[in-house]
Amino acid sequence: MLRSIRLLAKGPGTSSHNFLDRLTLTCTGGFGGRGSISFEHLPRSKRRPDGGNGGNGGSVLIRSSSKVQNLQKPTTLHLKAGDGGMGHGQKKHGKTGENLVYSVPNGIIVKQITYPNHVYDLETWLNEGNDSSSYDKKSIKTIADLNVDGSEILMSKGGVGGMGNANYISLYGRDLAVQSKVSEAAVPSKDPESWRVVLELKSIADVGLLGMPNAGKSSLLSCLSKAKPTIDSYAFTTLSPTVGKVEFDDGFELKMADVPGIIKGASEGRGRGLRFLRHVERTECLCYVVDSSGFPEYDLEVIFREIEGYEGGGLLDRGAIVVCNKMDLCGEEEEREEIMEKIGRKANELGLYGEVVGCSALEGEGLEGVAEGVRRICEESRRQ
Ligand SMILES: Nc1nc2c(ncn2[C@@H]2O[C@H](COP(=O)(O)OP(=O)(O)OP(=O)(O)O)[C@@H](O)[C@H]2O)c(=O)[nH]1
Repeated sequence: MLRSIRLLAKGPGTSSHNFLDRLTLTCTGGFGGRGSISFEHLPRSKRRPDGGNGGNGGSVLIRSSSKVQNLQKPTTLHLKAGDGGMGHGQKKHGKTGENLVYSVPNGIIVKQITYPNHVYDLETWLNEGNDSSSYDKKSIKTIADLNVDGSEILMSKGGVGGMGNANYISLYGRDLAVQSKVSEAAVPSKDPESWRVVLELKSIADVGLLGMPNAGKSSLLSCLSKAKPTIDSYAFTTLSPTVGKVEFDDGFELKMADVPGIIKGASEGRGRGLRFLRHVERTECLCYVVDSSGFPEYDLEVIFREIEGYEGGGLLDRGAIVVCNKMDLCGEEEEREEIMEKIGRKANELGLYGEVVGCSALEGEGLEGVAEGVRRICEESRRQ
């Protein structure tokens, strides 16, 4: 039995301006410290070099955590780890620079920009609403998918500290070591790495709600939860994806993602485009929500065709369920059944062989059927 739906990450109600699901950053490791050129305070004939090594620079790491709900813009878009300290006489080594760990929510894809001169082109490309995966493949490569809590990637390694002259004794023998007052070896031997990276959030959810604007997707997700996302009678109320947690009495849980409404031509960038569909790419079940009081068969076909065209049909490999919402506006029992049958026929014609369930998110009717339906699909997918 369905217990409740809890909102995990909230998108609706925030404007698309402050919802962040993509971020471009520069990550630079810290510089290594200089090694020390120093000699023991003894008479010339006895003294030996005693300069300590410079410390290595810290590294920049990107780590995913379930405690982080949304991608946060850091105070600076250039993340720089700490520099290593200088070496000193008496064989004192410089301190190692501090690592900088940037925490991100689970589900972040890390892409490295390999051709730095293309960066500005790429940024213009992204700002125009395009997806980085459709950008020149040679210039950007996916290097990590941080989808497990605590997974991390070493993004930019720190530089290596210079060698102190105490090392020269073993390298050159004491006599030569004493003579070398200034040496190149004291200079840090390796520069820190610096990379431009694109972080893209691909939400982690089991079920994705898809539908035309105003079909009632947000209502469906919110009517059983205490959270109150923005729901209104105008199209495109949802500006950014939302993930809610559906909990059942026996402890079973599902994460459900609501993405902004899709319209005909979305794959050509109309409406809010298909950019947000990457948030349902990890799902096991797609839930097509249609407004039964409008033109549900037409709507279903439009959504299906747009999904079919997304990433070469990659979203069609999972279970699906069709939810006929707004049943309260569809007259008596007999008329409702007729509508459901028509939608069922349409779904079959399109090759959507999953269940068709009716509900009214507004009146709270049939929601259990929706939850149980998506649960069956997810359980089946996990058994395979
Ligand atoms: N009568 C009726 N109205 C509903 C039902 N579900 C949602 N609505 C109304 O339909 C309108 C749109 O609902 P939303 O939940 O915002 O729809 P959406 O699909 O999330 O819309 P977008 O954010 O534009 O994608 C709101 O005015 C809701 O109150 C329902 O079952 N019956």
